Amino acid sequence: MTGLPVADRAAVRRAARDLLARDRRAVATVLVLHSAAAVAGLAAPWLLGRIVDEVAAGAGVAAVDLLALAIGGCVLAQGLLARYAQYAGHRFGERAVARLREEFVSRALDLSVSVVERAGTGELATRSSVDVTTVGTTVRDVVPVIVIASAQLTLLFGAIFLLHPLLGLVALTGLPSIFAVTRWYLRRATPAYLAEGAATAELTEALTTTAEGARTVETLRLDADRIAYGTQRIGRVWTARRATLALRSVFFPVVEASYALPIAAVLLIGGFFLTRGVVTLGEVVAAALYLQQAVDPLDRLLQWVEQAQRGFASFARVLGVGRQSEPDVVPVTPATIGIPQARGTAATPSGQPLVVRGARFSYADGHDVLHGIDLEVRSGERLAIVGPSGAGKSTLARLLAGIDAPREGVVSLGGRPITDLDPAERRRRIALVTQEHHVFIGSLRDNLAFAAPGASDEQMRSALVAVGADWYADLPDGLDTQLGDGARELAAADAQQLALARLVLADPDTLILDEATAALDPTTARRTERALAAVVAGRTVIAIAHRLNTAHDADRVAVIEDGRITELGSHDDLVRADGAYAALWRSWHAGDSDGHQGRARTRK
Ligand SMILES: Nc1ncnc2c1ncn2[C@@H]1O[C@H](COP(=O)(O)OP(=O)(O)OP(=O)(O)O)[C@@H](O)[C@H]1O
Repeated sequence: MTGLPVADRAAVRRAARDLLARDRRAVATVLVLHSAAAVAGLAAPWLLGRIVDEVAAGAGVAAVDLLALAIGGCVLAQGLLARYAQYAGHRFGERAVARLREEFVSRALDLSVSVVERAGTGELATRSSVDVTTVGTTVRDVVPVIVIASAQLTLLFGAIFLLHPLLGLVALTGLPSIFAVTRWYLRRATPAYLAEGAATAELTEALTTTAEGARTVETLRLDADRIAYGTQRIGRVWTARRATLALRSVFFPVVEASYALPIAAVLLIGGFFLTRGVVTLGEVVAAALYLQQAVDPLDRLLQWVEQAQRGFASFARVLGVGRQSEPDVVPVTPATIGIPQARGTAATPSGQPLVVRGARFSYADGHDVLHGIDLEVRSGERLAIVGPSGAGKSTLARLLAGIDAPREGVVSLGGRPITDLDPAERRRRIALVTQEHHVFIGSLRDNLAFAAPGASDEQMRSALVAVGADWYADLPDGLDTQLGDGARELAAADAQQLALARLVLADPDTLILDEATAALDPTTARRTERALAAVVAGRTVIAIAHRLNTAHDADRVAVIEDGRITELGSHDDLVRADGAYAALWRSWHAGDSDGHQGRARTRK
């Protein structure tokens, strides 16, 4: 299984910039409001410093009252500005998250089936749930906190420099140790906390299984074993927790000391400058208060920086979806293997043959399951593919539909390799119908509209009639009937017919039916096949047939055995040739006349 790709750091940075650029006004508003709030916050310590200086200079109560009133005004302004800044920040965050989710869904829907299969649905599910949520939390909650805290810190330290550059330099003494210890901690924290989580999960699992299997433990006298097992797990948790505790016991004391250090330094060195008349008492007091104020944003910044790192990693995984949406295209051109090349890049006109030349294919395990298939399906032809189970029929169907690309050789439509066709165009031209169908939660109309968004109710009804979906007549609300979990659930056969009706609406040139009617009981299947036969007139149809009547009605039959086409011709020719197909036919026919339809695919 190959996981989905992950975007590199440059791509994540670009996407983050793009996210901000698309809502420039909102971002500017948030920044301006937060900066204004931070500036209002700066005024209070400065005014307090002024009070100290005024009192030292012998100023009266009136002057102090005025300054105190100004402090009150600033605190009020800061509160109001911060409130609106947060409101604007969250609105921006919600919009950005909504946009991210929409884009993620559209990229995920564009993924080709083979990419999702290779990656595993769990991988996509994790990215669409855990990762998208982590990015959402980061954008909505963490980024604003980091932006605000950074702005506040810049302004606070800037203000100390403005008070006096020497005080500014002294104020910076705590930063190097904070920076160094944070780097040290972050590098070790993620793996350590992951290990702690895993060890705790193992311990929980050990304890619950022992409790659940208490009777078995007692009967088999496994007490000592289980106790030893549990003790070993407790030992692992203990070791893991000691490791995280060791990290915290370095990180927090260093950070706490780094907060106190510059305040002490400003008071000490500021006091020295004061005695030399370089700074005033008010300036020293204001600088110390600014540093005290800086503790809160610094704390928030450190607290969220780890979450921001996690958000960055999740963003890379979210952006990775869709970076490799198509099957690997094999570097073989039709010209190199003698297929006439279509001119230009215009859509391939219908009526063109679907040609397979020298196709070899292997799944992830590396051994070939198709060994050089050559096949030309003429436009409008009905070709049946039969063969024993595991012979490679479904694999060939996937190649013909362009879901997978051959490892060697080429599959082309009208002279163009189908993996070169635009995916949407390819899906419109060639449809693969398998036994797996999904009924989406929604109305019957919604379920049909996926295939043809512009289809009228009348067209939808005729599509249902065409595939023999008699159950439609019993639906209480017709096309508005709600389907899916919790509403009306369709039986497997009905869901199959719904899928066929979608196909009628999608109107592709070429239909590849991979045991499409297999889930239907024989009577329904025959009825559906008849209905389908009427619908498919004029189209190229490739049917993987396990009921040999499909092969009997086809123009030609291809027999696949062990990844090779061993017979190809009309039903009559192949029966006359008395080979593998003739044997299958005789055996199936005998089964059919007994009233038990044989399944050609199961006979080797
Ligand atoms: N996803 C997969 N990964 C690895 N091997 C696979 C995969 N799908 C099919 N195969 C193998 O490829 C070979 C051809 O399988 P395929 O499903 O194409 O045969 P089939 O003729 O359609 O069989 P059936 O009639 O039972 O569906 C088999 O050996 C099968 O085990």
